[in-house]
Amino acid sequence: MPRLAFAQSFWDGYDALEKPVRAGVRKAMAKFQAMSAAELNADKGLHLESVDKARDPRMRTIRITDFWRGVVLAPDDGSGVFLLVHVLPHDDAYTWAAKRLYSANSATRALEVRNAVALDELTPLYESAARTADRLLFADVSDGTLRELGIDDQVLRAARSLADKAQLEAFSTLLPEDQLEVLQYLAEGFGPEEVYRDVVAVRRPADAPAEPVEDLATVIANTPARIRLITGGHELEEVLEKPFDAWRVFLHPSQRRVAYRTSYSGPVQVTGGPGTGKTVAALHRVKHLLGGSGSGRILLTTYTNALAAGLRDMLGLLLDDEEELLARVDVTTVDAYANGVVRASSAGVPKPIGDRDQRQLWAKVVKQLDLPFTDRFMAQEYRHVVLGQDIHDLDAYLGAQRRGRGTGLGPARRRQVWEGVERFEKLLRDRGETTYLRVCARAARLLDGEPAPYAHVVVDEAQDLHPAQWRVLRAAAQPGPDDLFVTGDPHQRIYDSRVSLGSLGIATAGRSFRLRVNYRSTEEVLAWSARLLAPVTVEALEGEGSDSLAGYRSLLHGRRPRAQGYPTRQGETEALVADVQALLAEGLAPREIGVCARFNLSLDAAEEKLKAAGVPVLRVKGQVTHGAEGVRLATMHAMKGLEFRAVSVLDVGEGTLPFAREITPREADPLQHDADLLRERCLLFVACTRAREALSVTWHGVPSPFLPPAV
Ligand SMILES: Nc1ncnc2c1ncn2[C@@H]1O[C@H](COP(=O)(O)OP(=O)(O)OP(=O)(O)O)[C@@H](O)[C@H]1O
Repeated sequence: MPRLAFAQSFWDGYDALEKPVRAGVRKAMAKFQAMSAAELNADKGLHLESVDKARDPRMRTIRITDFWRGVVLAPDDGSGVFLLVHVLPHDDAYTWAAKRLYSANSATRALEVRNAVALDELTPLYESAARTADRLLFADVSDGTLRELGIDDQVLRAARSLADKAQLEAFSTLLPEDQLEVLQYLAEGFGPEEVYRDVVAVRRPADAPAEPVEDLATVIANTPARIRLITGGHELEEVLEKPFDAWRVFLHPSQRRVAYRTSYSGPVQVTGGPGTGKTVAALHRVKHLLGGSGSGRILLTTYTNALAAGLRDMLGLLLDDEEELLARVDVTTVDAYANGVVRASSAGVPKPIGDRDQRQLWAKVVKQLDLPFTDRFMAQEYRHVVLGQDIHDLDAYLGAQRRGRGTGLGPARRRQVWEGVERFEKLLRDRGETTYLRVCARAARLLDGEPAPYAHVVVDEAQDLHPAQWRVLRAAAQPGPDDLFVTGDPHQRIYDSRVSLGSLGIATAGRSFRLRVNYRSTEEVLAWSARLLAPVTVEALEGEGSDSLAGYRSLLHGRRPRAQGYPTRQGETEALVADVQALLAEGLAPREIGVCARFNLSLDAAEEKLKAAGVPVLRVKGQVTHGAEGVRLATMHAMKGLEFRAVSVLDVGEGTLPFAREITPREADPLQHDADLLRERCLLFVACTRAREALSVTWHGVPSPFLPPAV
């Protein structure tokens, strides 16, 4: 019997097909599982036929319904695997199929597809323009190097005609996938060795023979990033019945490499810009660890409750809700986990209070002791120095290095601070209260020296964790192979945390990986959002050196983001309503639209106006209600973990971003001042990068200084 495989290009459109068409796909595919190749060729209902003037002689189409046809790549080498690549309306299917050519990449050995006809037509036009160009995009890379990276004749000729990155983008939908990625890396300035390591080696099978093998079955097996091979009888039903989530099946090779490496000798760090699939990689790592020989428990953790709830849902999907596996994983926030540890050890546990209550308490301390510091200064000193370094007594504080703090403190001043710290802690005790970071510090002490409860700890959104939280995680994981797997993006640091992972016993040197392909947003959304961070340098996740978004890109394209100011809030809100109505008229569902602002207050006016216009709305506070209809309204902080086809960011004016009250005055502490500004800037970056296709940024009055100059 022939075997069956599905290409990602098929899945991309499958969920959008109407029910009878999907039923037609299932019926046709079942025949591929039940009949021999000869029977398939003879079957009247299937109508398997070749395509006139096809570039690829293996192209066939099949009947799905009267109007729809499937495009199938049929083996001509006896390898017996049929690959369904598309389902399209009748005429489109023939046109699409006639132009496409499938081939095996000589370096990665994976199956790729190109629009061979369009390449042949376009290349000569670019070649004639290239003759007068000052510089060509790949002038510094020899033909030999390009060939070693898998570039073949037709692509080489096209590549040699390109003058800049914009032209490469224009070719992007025509070029074979792996070869395109090689060219994009080179165009970003990566050297051939790096490109070989990050694009070729991650795809090339370890046991690839020196000479490429061309049979379709082998090449398909070499392409797990884009092709799903059906192995069992029931698998077909299963994959076609359920809604398809590409992230569960088609990992980018760089995601697969980090998630499915058999074992790491110690902690692993995975970084990457927004939407590069870090969360997806973390979830697959959990799946991999569950599939190993050990039976140890796993802690999957993140920063907020809403994010943890999202992780729990996704893990259920990835593990097909298999109770036995899910029972081995605890999914929770670090704070909730730490609270549980403390509760388990003693009956009377103080109640953690939030930031605002802490600030009020600090104000009281400053007043009671008549300290020469502000409540903000005291709160920050306590957070970054005392709790950051886990300091318990005056002597330790007197000798502490106050890294990241911008004001020097002599011994006399330190004594005053310490007096304040003791008073703050006494007030907390008297009130039966504590703070989450203190709970974490206590949990870490309780765990220390005990056998670690988890074999593996997987951490998402790591950029926002405080050292006290890291100490809990370090103590919760049994030190050794595969103890910690950490994903995060320092460009999205929106809570005031600074860490040096190495100093906390989490050394990731030699086990650091980077993801660069964005799966969420269009290149237009990314490029616009990345400009928000262009003026600043961001400290690396592990706390050593800086990080950058070099090579960060998207394969998707769409409209350019819109940035627009209005004279009044009313004008801005009216424009938002018109925008949302236009998006709904385009066919977006209300829940596919997100509206966000720095403050809830700014969202109130929007909510009122949208409701008045008859648009359903839903305020997001903490967890998201699945299925409920309504345009989502959320603060920028609550946007983390969400994504929408269209995002409107409101009220990005001078007075709101940065929010003056959250910024330490420069004269009080220049370093903290810069850190506060960076955090607010990153918050805007996070909000904008939740948009998949459409982004609109608006303000009334004077625009925020964070907006790029051309706006
Ligand atoms: N291999 C993949 N195939 C298809 N979709 C993917 C893949 N990896 C990730 N995605 C999708 O891309 C989007 C972003 O993924 P994810 O949330 O894992 O990224 P992230 O790097 O954690 O993002 P952020 O840092 O912005 O929170 C999600 O919609 C996810 O389903």
